[in-house]
Order: sequence, then C-alpha cells, then structure tokens
Amino acid sequence: KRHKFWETQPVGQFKDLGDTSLPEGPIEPPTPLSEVKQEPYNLPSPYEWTTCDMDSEEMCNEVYVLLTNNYVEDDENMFRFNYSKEFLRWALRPPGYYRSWHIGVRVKTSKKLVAFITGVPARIRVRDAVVIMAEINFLCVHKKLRSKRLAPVMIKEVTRRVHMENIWQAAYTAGVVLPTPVSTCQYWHRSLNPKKLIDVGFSRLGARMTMSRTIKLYKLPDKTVTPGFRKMELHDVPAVTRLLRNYLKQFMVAPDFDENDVEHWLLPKEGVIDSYLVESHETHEITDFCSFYTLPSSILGNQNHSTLKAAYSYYNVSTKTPLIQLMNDALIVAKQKDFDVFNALDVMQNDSFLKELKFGPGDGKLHYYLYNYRTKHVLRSSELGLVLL
Ligand SMILES: COc1cccc(CC(=N)NC(=O)c2cccnc2OC2CCNCC2)c1
Repeated sequence: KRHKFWETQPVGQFKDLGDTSLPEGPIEPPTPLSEVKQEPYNLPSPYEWTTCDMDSEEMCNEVYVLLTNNYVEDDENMFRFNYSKEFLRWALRPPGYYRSWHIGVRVKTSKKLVAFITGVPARIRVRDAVVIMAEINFLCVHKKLRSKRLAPVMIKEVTRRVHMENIWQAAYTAGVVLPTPVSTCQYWHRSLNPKKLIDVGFSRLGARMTMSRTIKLYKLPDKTVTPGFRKMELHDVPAVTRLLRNYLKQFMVAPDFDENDVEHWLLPKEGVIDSYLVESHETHEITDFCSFYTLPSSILGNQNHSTLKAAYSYYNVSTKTPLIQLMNDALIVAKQKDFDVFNALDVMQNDSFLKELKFGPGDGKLHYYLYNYRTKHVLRSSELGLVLL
C-alpha cells in the first residue's frame, strides 16, 4: 500500500492538491506539551534507542561508518555519499542544537549502531511567516535491516523529540516522491576533472567527442578573475549577514539567518565549507558572495578511484559582479582545490548560470518537503531559497 505511513501524518496529501481553498500555514495546531508522549516509541524487540553524542570521537566515528556503508546512493548504485566526520559535526551542531535530536538505533546485544536520524533547529521563512522548524536529515537504516519498517518509527521518534521542544514544523528533502513536495528541483553537475568522471562512469564521453576535446571543453583559468575576490573571514560576518538576508527576501522559502547562524553556516572550514566574497577596493563594501560545501562520494567498484571529490553549491549572492562571473570564479577555486565535480540545484537564480557555465543535468530530482505546514501552491524551484546538506 503506497505511503501507508505518510497518509497518517500532517503533510499535504495528494487528494488536497489543487484545493487552494485550504489556507497556507500549519496543518495541525500545537499539542499542549503535557500531552506530548513523554516516553520513546517502541522499537522491535532486538533494538534500542541511543543518543549519538557527536562530540564523542567514538560515537561520531560510529555514525560516520554507518553512513559510509549504508547511506544514500545514486540511482545506478555506483556512488554513495561519504560525509566526513568534520562535516557531520558541523552539520549537526548549529546554534541552539539539541543533542537529543541526534538519534541512533543499536542492536541490544551487540550494541552495533544500525540506524540514524537527525534534526537541527532552524528559523525558516515561508512567504512572510518566520517559522521555527526542525531540519531533518541523515535518515539511514543499515542495508541488512531494510523493509523492517524501522524508518516510520524513527520518524515518529524524532517528531516526538522535536515536539518536546515545542517545535511543530519540519523541513526535509528526499530523492523519492512522498506526499507532497513543496517543490521539486533538478540537479546539475559541472565537470572539473572530466577524465576521472568518465573513468569512473559518472559522465560519458559526448557523441563525436574525444577525451582531449572534452578536457579542453571544461578547462578553466588558473586564477579567479573578479577584483577583490577573497575568502570570507570572521570580521565579514555582519556584512555577509546583511547581504544574504537582503538577497534571500525574494524567495518564498528561505532561512532567516542571523549573525550567529552566518558565523556557523558560512565561515570557511577546511574540507567542509568554502565561502568567498567580493570586497570593493575603493569602498571596502562587500557586494557579492558565493559558497559551496564538500561532500565526497565513495565510488563503488572502480579499480583506479575510491572517492569522487564533489563540491555542492550552497548560498550565492550577486549584487555587483554578474552571477555568471561570480560562479565561474567559484568553479575556478573548486578546480584549484582539486574537486572533480561541482554540483548545483536549480534553486534561487542558479538557472541563470547552469547552461552557460557548462553544467549538465543530473539523472534525478531532489524533492523538498515541509511537515505540518501547507503552502498555497507547489513552488517553482526558483522560488526556493533553502539549501539542505
Ligand atoms: C555522486 O554521488 C552521489 C551519491 C548519492 C546520490 C547521488 C545523487 C543525488 N541524490 N544527488 C543529490 O541529492 C544532490 C544533487 C545536487 C545537489 N545536492 C544534492 O543533494 C544534497 C542535498 C540533499 N542531501 C544530500 C546532498 C549522487
């Protein structure tokens, strides 16, 4: 039976699609905290709940190993996301995070970590309403425990723990269609190391193309071209916050970042997040910003390469430098840092540079979801100003 679980949840139901008489906003009112279930949901008997303390080297490593071997693969099962431990610590400990929302499932006897799901708090604006939500991510069940219906009880448990903090909405993405996407994005890839991408089967040699012609097609300058283009530093946080808040106003769904959030989410961290800005030489004004995060993928079953080094476009703002030129500088820096590919979704204004900068369409879509919040319409991907990790 399709979506047996999701039909029981306060999410847009397929039957409601097109019914614009339903108001935008929460689908269900908050429950009085005294009525929120105080004890964890029951797991099947061999399993127990555990809280994964990401500050603990040992637990962070258990989470890393579980995801490395069991997390999301591409449609052809050739690649698997390989989030690093430093990345996971960054992604899961933003301002105001709750350790209790880093939820694991262990086998009672062996204590082996076999499943994981997380939430982090975020202030997200939907049209004119700023809503405190949980961003749900890293839902992972060990390959050997699939279709034991563990995911529904894990989703209920993270929902219960979010409710206990008096938070009633959530945001999440998935490669699969569930009831009901608030928006659906196409992902795009820009080759930086075409020879390796073709060797590992990520890309195919174009028709009537030779390898040397392909390498030349994707060649980039050794240096960035925009005057004043430099790495973001701590003292830039106030200016970058102003720039980003102003830019994100144009989108229907976007994070409501303050300086604390910007300092956490956008200050460069080696091997995790890279962010650059353009500072005018005369006025010292910060006029543009671009950022990408590092998410390698394990290459499954290739003799010569084990890892695909991928950069993922994060938040970009252009007010003086043309977005195409700014993003080309981002590609140049990514190539300098030996990334193999630069990925982007067609969110925000990304559509304006994808084709011209030689991105090719990916073979899948990424669906965005809101939990317990109805929007009047399904959004165009260009109305989305939210990038999840
Ligand atoms: C290349 O290695 C892969 C390993 C696993 C899955 C995919 C395809 C895929 N599903 N890609 C995306 O979801 C994707 C493509 C472009 C930009 N962001 C993305 O996903 C982000 C955001 C959602 N959480 C995962 C990372 C590719």
